[in-house]
Amino acid sequence: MQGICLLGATGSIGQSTLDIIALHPDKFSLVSASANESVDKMAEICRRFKPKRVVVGSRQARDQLALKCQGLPTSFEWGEEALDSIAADPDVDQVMAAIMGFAGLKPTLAGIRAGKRILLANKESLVTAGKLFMDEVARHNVVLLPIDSEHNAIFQSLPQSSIGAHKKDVAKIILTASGGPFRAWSLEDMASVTPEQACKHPNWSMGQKISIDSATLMNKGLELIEACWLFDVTPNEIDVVVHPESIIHSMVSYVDGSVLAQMGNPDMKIPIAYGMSWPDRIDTSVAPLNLVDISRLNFDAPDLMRFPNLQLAADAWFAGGTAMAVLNAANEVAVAAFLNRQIRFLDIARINEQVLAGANIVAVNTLDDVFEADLYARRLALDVINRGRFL
Ligand SMILES: NC(=O)C1=CN([C@@H]2O[C@H](COP(=O)(O)OP(=O)(O)OC[C@H]3O[C@@H](n4cnc5c(N)ncnc54)[C@H](OP(=O)(O)O)[C@@H]3O)[C@@H](O)[C@H]2O)C=CC1
Ligand SMILES: CC(=O)[C@@H](O)[C@H](O)COP(=O)(O)O
Ligand SMILES: [Mn+2]
Repeated sequence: MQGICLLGATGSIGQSTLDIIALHPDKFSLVSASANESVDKMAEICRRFKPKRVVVGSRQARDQLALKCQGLPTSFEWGEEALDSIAADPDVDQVMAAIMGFAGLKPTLAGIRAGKRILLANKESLVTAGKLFMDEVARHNVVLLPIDSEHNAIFQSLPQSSIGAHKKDVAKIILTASGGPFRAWSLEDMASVTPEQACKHPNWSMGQKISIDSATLMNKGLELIEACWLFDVTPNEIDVVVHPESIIHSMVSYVDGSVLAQMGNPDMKIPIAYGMSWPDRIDTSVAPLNLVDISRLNFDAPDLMRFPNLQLAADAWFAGGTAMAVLNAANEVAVAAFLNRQIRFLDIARINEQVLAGANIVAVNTLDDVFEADLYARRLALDVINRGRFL
């Protein structure tokens, strides 16, 4: 029996992870779980899975939750230290890192330092902390399994033990992108899209932030950097290919001309179950792929003119140091502002560009450098937004 700590239990990845736990009660048990403020959803999870410990974002949320869950065998805690503590709990074998955004970095590192198997959905933590994150994984000899569908596909298509290690017979990684809801839209039409339109991903059902990232192609930019850190490559060794059907989740091209791909219906239960059961495979209840029904798979080059975020991510990688943390922070602020209707859709990339161009980029020697860069870039992004400097 594998004990699971589910960070971000009330989110989209959280729900799919709970589905896999419920499908295999003989293999997995929910030891601990976290949410930020979704008290009602978390109360339902507690009633159904009876975890040992639950952490939420505030004292008030903790008190509300405890009241709703009287009589359950769960202890209710709140705050950052408690979050780190559930990831390191001795009853936990695997940590599903599924908090949204940079907030996921600290508890994921706590899980790594406690030697847990890390199931990494939270790409922002690896994008921002990069080498330091991978060094901690190596130092603690931790099994790190990518849950992001593309990286899970690449992992499945690479030779064994490829995390953090370059393989000499690999020619290219081919990272697929759906293109998002505005794949074929003109810049003029994209100028006035609403958050509701931007959150409507053509193939995947996901949280708001990653859905907006998919629509601006920032998600692919973050995934480009994520792949560089995971598989020890640079953006020059990765081709991004637009594949609107999201059936091929990514590919690896080998020096002999062979290309290996991982395919499946677009459902996160597949990579999640793969991570939880690796090196075995288990049932996910996802419908098998029917290629005759699908009939055609399409591929195209990304349009960097309409979707500049992808180029910004590559630029940040080559700039190195705190550039990736700066870009990520700017993007988190800009996406939140778009969701709050303070800025327009195309402003997201403009703000990201302004912040990256205007920020002082320094070397990353310690984690404090990453946290400082994050804070600094958030302030810069807010300043850019408040002064309308991106217009
Ligand atoms: N959804 C998907 O299919 C995929 C997601 N990912 C990645 O997985 C991560 C989660 O995505 P997704 O499930 O879509 O996101 P959701 O927005 O659906 O869920 C986010 C979860 O994180 C919690 N959370 C949000 N902010 C904070 C915070 N500041 N502190 C602590 N907890 C917080 C939320 O709690 P609350 O409900 O209380 O707000 C919720 O449990 C992201 O990094 C995303 O990029 C990667 C690949 C695919
Ligand atoms: C499910 C998943 O992994 C998402 O990151 C998904 O890939 C988003 O799709 P696009 O960013 O390709 O639109
Ligand atoms: Mn992805």
